[in-house]
Amino acid sequence: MNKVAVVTGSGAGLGKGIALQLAKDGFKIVLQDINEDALKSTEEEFKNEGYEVVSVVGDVSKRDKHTEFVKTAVDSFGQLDVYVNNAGIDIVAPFIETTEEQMNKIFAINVNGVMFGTQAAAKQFMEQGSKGKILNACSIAGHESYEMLGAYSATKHAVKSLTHSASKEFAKENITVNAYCPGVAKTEMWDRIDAEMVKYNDDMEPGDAFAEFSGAISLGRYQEPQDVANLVSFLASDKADYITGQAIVTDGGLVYR
Ligand SMILES: NC(=O)c1ccc[n+]([C@@H]2O[C@H](COP(=O)([O-])OP(=O)(O)OC[C@H]3O[C@@H](n4cnc5c(N)ncnc54)[C@H](O)[C@@H]3O)[C@@H](O)[C@H]2O)c1
Ligand SMILES: CC(=O)[C@H](C)O
Repeated sequence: MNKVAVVTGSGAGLGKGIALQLAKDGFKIVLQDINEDALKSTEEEFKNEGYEVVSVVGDVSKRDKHTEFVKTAVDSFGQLDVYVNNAGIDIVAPFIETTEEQMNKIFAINVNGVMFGTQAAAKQFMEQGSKGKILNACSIAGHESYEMLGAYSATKHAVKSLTHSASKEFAKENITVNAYCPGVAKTEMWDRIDAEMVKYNDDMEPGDAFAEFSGAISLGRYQEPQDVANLVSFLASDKADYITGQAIVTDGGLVYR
């Protein structure tokens, strides 16, 4: 296979797992992250495994950066086939205390980042005259809205909406746009969410918030990055050619939609 994928926020966490699975599937990979140290060490790991990979540092909330990420793919590997808007951040705060700064920051990264990544990828697919796949990180919080995660949940609902609109506009170009909606995965994001939720609740010990959320999963275990990567791998493949505009939940049975 000679296909090329960009995965944003792939220095660590779910993005790294997704990039690794796509590399195993045969994609040439552009790793992307704001954290240069994590990015470089992940790039090295991939190269040691023999995967064809390059990396590019940047902030997904900046529109021009996505043009650069796409250009990196084209300059390095000749084309773009799949663009995964994975990077995202969390904010844990009571609704009444959530600040203007927090709202602007989380919307800039989680929502504007997806908008700009989708625009840059779609432009490239149209220039190539090829089909293309755009995959956006949504969440169970894009289907259900959580206490203490009001701002975050709103961003993930917005990602679902952007996925729907983009899929309708780009269908005639043979560009599909879908979202993957993870449940509760033990990445650094959940380490932070747990620590913050515990801070706001005197009755909670570290680990309690994560235990409470993951304890409700029907399949009886929390999510691994590989569980998310398996869904993204399918959505990035030709087998998903007839699927567009969907926000598909992978959560072990937690939010039933
Ligand atoms: N962990 C979960 O349980 C969970 C559940 C549902 C959805 N998600 C979503 O999946 C995605 C990945 O989550 P994760 O758990 O791996 O998070 P994480 O915080 O563990 O990792 C996110 C990665 O994105 C990078 N990043 C952050 N801001 C960035 C920016 N502005 N530009 C570029 N890179 C940036 C970070 O440096 C980090 O490497 C996010 O969009 C998140 O909202 C996660
Ligand atoms: C972090 C996330 O999206 C869910 C709530 O686990």
